[in-house]
Amino acid sequence: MQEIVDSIYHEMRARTERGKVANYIPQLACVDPNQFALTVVTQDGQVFNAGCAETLFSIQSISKVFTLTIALGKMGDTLWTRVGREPSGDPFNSIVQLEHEGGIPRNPFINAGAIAVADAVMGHNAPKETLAEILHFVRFVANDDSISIDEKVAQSEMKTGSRNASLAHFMASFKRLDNPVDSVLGTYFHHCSISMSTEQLAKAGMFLVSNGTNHCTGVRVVPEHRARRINSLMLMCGHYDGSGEFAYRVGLPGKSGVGGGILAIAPGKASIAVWSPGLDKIGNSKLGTEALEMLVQRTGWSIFGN
Ligand SMILES: NC(=O)CC[C@H](N)C(=O)O
Repeated sequence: MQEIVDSIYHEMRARTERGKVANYIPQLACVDPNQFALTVVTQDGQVFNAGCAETLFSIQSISKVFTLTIALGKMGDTLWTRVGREPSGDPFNSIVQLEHEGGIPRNPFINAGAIAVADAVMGHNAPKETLAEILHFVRFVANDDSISIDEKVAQSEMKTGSRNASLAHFMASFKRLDNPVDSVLGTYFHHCSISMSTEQLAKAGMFLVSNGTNHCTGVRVVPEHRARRINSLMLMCGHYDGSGEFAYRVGLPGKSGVGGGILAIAPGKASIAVWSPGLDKIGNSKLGTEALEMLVQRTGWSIFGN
């Protein structure tokens, strides 16, 4: 496995076409696009790293996997009265479907859906308490208490977040949010601003590899059926309007973020985190996707076979 991971790293280092870093969040625009990291944690807990696997980056929308897990833990299937579970086929920050569909976002991974999930996680708590809860959960699943929120990124998102504010106000106009728009947005921007390394992120995904139990720690995080369902949502919706392409090329449940990270789950095999800040047109990591495509070709890990 180390050989495979190293060879992918060397191929990726040589690439000159690396995509474009997200520039609509100024703090992300300053990230050096030449960085690359890949971590594979196999089901038995062995860790294989290549590149800057300890460098922290903004996990952005990958955090939506964790907030979804928390929301399902709190309210179970009632969550699905607030948000759907269908791929949207539209960009991650799109507002078009919201009007036709009465303010109920298509799925928990597009921005509108994640804002609805943040509201659900809040219950009647303040953003501060909610963020403490989210951070506690992420630290628990990654088994790492050093994980934290990058306040500079959060402030940067807040200042330039008019589109997300529009989505939240639009949902509020349909009475779909329980909490004040500003509190929900503050919570959303901050959970997107969690910083992690690929090693921390791959470890955090371990509970989705083994039917809800993290084999690194031996702790059950969610019941079996929930892990299966979260994986299916990641497969169908985790890359927005690029989810079909990702399923075709990689064939694993995966969640991307505009920071250039991707968490991919090979059920029963491994949790994989990759980071390369340059994005494709849809907003998914360009080299991250290529690296995962190579990894499944060399391991046969696609859920659809070789
Ligand atoms: N795709 C993403 O990672 C988007 C998350 C980002 N925080 C936003 O709201 O725009």
